[in-house]
Amino acid sequence: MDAALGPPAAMADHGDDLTPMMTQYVELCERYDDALVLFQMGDFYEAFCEAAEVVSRELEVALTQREDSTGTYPMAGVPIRSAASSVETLLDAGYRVAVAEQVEDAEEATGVVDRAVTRVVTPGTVVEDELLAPGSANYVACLASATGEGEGTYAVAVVDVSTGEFRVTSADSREGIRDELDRFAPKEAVLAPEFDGDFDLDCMVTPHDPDAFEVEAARERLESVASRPEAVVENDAELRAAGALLAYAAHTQTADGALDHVTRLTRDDPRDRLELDATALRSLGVFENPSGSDDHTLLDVLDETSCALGRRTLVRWLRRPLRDRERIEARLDAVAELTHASLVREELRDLLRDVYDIERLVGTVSRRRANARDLRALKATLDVVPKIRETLSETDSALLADSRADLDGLDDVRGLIGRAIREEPPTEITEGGVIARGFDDDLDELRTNAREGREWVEGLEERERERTGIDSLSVGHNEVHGFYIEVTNPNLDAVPEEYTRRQTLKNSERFYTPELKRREDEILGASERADAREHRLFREVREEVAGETERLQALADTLAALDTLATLAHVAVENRYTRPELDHDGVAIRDGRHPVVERGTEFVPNDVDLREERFAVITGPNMSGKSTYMRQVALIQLLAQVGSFVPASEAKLPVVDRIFTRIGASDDIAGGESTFMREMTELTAVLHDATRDSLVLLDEVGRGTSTTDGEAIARAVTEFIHDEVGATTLFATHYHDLARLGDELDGVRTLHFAVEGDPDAGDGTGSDGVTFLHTVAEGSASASYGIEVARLAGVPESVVERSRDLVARETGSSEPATDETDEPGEEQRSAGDESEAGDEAAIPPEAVAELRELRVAELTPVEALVRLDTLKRRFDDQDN
Ligand SMILES: Nc1ncnc2c1ncn2[C@@H]1O[C@H](COP(=O)(O)OP(=O)(O)OP(=O)(O)O)[C@@H](O)[C@H]1O
Repeated sequence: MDAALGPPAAMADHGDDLTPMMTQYVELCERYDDALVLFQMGDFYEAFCEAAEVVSRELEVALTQREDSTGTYPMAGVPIRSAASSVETLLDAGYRVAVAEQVEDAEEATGVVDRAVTRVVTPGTVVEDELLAPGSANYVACLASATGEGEGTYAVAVVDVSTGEFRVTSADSREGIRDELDRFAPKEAVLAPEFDGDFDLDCMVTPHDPDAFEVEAARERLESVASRPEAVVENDAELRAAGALLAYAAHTQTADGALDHVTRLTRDDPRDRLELDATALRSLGVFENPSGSDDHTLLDVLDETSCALGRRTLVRWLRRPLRDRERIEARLDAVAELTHASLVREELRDLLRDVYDIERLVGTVSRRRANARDLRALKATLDVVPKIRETLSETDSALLADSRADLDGLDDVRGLIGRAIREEPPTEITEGGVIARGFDDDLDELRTNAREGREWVEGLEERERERTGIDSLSVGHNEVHGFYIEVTNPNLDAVPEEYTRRQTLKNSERFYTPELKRREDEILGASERADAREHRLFREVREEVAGETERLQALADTLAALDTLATLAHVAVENRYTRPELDHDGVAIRDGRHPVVERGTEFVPNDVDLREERFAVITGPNMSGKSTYMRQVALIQLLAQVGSFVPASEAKLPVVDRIFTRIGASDDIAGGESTFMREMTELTAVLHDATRDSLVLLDEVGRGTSTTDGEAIARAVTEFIHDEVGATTLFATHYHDLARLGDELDGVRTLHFAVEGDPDAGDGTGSDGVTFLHTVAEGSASASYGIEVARLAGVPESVVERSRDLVARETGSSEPATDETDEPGEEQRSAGDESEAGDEAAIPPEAVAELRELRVAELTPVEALVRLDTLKRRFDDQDN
């Protein structure tokens, strides 16, 4: 265990001899032994011993010492006002942080001030706005399995403590639940004891009290969100995961009412949605592109949301596209209506820009951390609601009409905040200036008294000058002595009797009068009481708002859905998307485009028709557009099931149950057994789980092994999917033999990517005739395009010719490298025509030897390219 966590040995050794304050520290370290304890001392958070070393190192603050009767301890601290960024740094460094605050007024305390941990900040339970990304959910997840008869069932629950979103779902295998978990991309995960930490996760893994996973304890815990937890969850695994997670959330949020906004547990039924595992999400570039960044992604293209609520919902919809056609059509109807009603759409989007993140605001209110500005922000959002309702008044589609009917503007709450809170209040809620005039008579009276008192004092100087005849008499105020009347020394004779001396200065004396004193006390008392009363009134208002949490959450849901629908409509109009038809048995897309690649390129649209033949083998040279084509089919299908329009001029689609992708291995040229093993494991999952209703994308399956094996595997996979599974499948391959399957199997068609021009026209000057058209066409591509690509990449002409020669020898034939199909009877090119091979003398002898030994048939295309590249380097080196 990290020595910075738990009670420091150096202190614990002193047992009862420790000072009371250090005893408190050690006890808190003991209780929160998985977190680094930050211990409030006045205006600082301090850490001691090993924890101090961590704080000093990570936060770059001085390591000092604290000395007491028992010894000298290393100490390091950070000012409370910069705590948020310090906590963030510690979280980034992999620590959880327990914030121990003084929970008693230092002046009122007898003995040592009482301290308690008010928050345990962990990556998955952060609630501070500064530490949260605005439009993204921040989940902590919990994994558990079923006990007893449900064995073999696994569940994952997630909660976003900042918004109160709380979900649970299950799967019937470890892999399945792993996929679920990856889909949520949690920042932190709590594992049930039975996993014994053996899930290899990307996020922080937190051990948690095994008792919380007991079925009974979990059920009791869930009663705060569901009166009969069993009615919401499907099995014990879900009960344990959700219950233990709520217990963990409570462990981190110790303030009263801190979880009041976690009001409901939503169960996601896996059968309700289109399944997309993490591999599919990644290879399709939904949330992150292959290089791991979040630009050039589908989300990036779609995210034209107006508010954070909408963005989070858009992400949720993309993560969980629907399978229920009625629900999809309902979304599509709404999007369609908004694409036509451009005024309504733009007005709606405009209004939604004024909507604050009320989901998080509700969380802040229920943690009793909301200040007056937060409440005003809430009111600003509520002010927009009637306008949104008005904007939607003419809409017909069911979702929009229902949203309009559901929109509860919480007029009571809005009225209350409007009456109670000033328009531009300060952030501090204890120092007055928060409650509006007219809201509370007592407060107004106190304020009037204070004001009158101040006015009386303001007029005092004038009155006293007149009364005493001392023109230089002045009235002032200072922190120490309060109000005073100042008279310069030459005028002291004229000072009236009732003046009492308060202070003597070099050239003057300061006095007060009984009336001035009385007024002063009155002003002070009234202001203090007014501030205190304001604070109390504010808390009452906040309490009242907190009581409306569920209505506010319902409003947030409706606004979020409206924003997402308006966004999808906006994106559809901007990018010329069309409404997909989802009542078909197979996929037929006209002029389909890749929503991300089409940005910033002259994109060539392509058709796809997989109705008669549901399996397409796609050939074509590298870089011709095979992967893009396959991905665009999957993305169009995904978008359709999200309820979005799609980039095509027409899309007739089925509703699919799952999208499988095995793409992208081309970036991984490491080869070797482990890659091949992984490829085969993934393939097993596809063959095992795919159904007739699935969409399967396979890219160069089998390439991790020798050509013979690879080709055999690819063929067997094709036959299996074709004969047994019947899934709609796109299979990109370099194995030309596979293309022949199109003739052998009824349900397989062969497509290829065309290349324009005659590669033989290349004269080595760089003006080769080959251009990628990115157009898909019937039939298979010529096998020698790989070599043409090598030529385009700059491999010397002589090597290119030699490669062509070798291919011809290996295959026993030589094909012209044109984009014609492999029709029999094509003119054969004479093999080994050395006269075109250029200056053979320029080839280093060892390269010739290497070429002669090359067993082309046993190389994968990428390996062949790598070998060509090595050869090219030899030439370059020789030339230099
Ligand atoms: N329809 C298209 N219109 C315009 N550009 C396209 C199109 N399809 C693909 N491209 C561009 O061509 C490049 C290569 O595409 P892609 O990666 O799909 O080829 P590939 O045949 O799968 O190649 P490899 O076999 O090497 O994986 C991409 O960078 C893309 O920008």
